[in-house]
Amino acid sequence: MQVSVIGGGSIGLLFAGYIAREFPTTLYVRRKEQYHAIKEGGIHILNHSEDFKSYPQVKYSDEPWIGDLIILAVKQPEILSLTETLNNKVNVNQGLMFIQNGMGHIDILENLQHRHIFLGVVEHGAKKTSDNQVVQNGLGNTQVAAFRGDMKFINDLLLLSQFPFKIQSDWKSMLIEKLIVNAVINPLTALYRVKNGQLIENTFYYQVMKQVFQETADVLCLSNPKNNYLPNNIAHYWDKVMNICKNTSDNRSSMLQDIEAGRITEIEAISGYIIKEADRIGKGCPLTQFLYNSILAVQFDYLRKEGAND
Ligand SMILES: NC(=O)C1=CN([C@@H]2O[C@H](COP(=O)(O)OP(=O)(O)OC[C@H]3O[C@@H](n4cnc5c(N)ncnc54)[C@H](OP(=O)(O)O)[C@@H]3O)[C@@H](O)[C@H]2O)C=CC1
Ligand SMILES: CC(C)(CO)C(=O)C(=O)O
Repeated sequence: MQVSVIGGGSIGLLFAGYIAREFPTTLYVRRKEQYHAIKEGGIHILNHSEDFKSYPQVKYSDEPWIGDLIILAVKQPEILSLTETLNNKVNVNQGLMFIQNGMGHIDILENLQHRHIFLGVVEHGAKKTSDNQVVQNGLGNTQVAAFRGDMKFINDLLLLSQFPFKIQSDWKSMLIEKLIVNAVINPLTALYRVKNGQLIENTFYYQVMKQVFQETADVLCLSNPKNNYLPNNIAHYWDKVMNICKNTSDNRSSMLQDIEAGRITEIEAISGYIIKEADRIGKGCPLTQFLYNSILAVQFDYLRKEGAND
């Protein structure tokens, strides 16, 4: 299997670095400095038990996207502008995999012509520390489900024992399970500027975390047997939040990394989705609304400063 990864951020470097150890892999980047850093030094991955270099091919993202499977590792706001590029640039028989947090990318999938589209949920914690180095702060799995097409298409990925992919049968349940994790962990860590594990270690953060979880679970009607999510059991989702928080305790969430780097966050695809869902069913969600406005306020300040400096 030949794999291409689009975007050399924290997750793109992690995926390209691991997959290139087993399969021919190409990483597509858009900056000259990053292109040269990877071409000359490969990708350096560090975690608690390993420290290795990996050498995928590197290309500029305006070159043709080759490979059996294209993994889109850009952020959700960029995904929205990629529909046309994907339809023009990627053959309908090449597979696509989207690994974004939240639900913001789902709407564009119906407009794609590709026969094999997969959704991934990344449970690793990763932080890019230079253009060709990434620190893996949490070891997890990548859950993957078919949005359209045949799961057999990505069978080879299941052979990656050091970087596990786990097959799920229902993409919506899978994304909802991750959505609740991100709706709780990401805005809280970004606002308090703490690592994921601190939400559990500090009893006051823990209380807040539990309240945000309860509100989110209520909006998503997670305990309602009439919805199609599996399983309809609140404790299952709380355990999931706790486990990911523990497994990635040393990680700064992707939203905290965005806030610290002055980038647009994925708040719209995460808390924004919960707010829209609450509106749709006529429920309030004041805590999520507070977190949403707070993250937008911080983001607004640095984007305005950046605009003034241009
Ligand atoms: N980090 C984490 O721990 C986790 C992240 N995720 C999800 O993974 C996704 C990626 O997150 P993350 O890796 O942290 O994000 P980053 O911001 O670290 O990386 C995004 C990368 O995309 C690149 N990019 C943007 N547009 C293009 C383009 N047109 N062509 C080529 N490259 C492009 C950026 O390049 P440039 O550097 O040049 O700006 C950047 O390197 C997100 O949707 C997030 O929700 C999920 C779980 C954990
Ligand atoms: C898994 C987790 C919570 C890791 O930090 C994540 O999805 C993120 O940071 O966006």
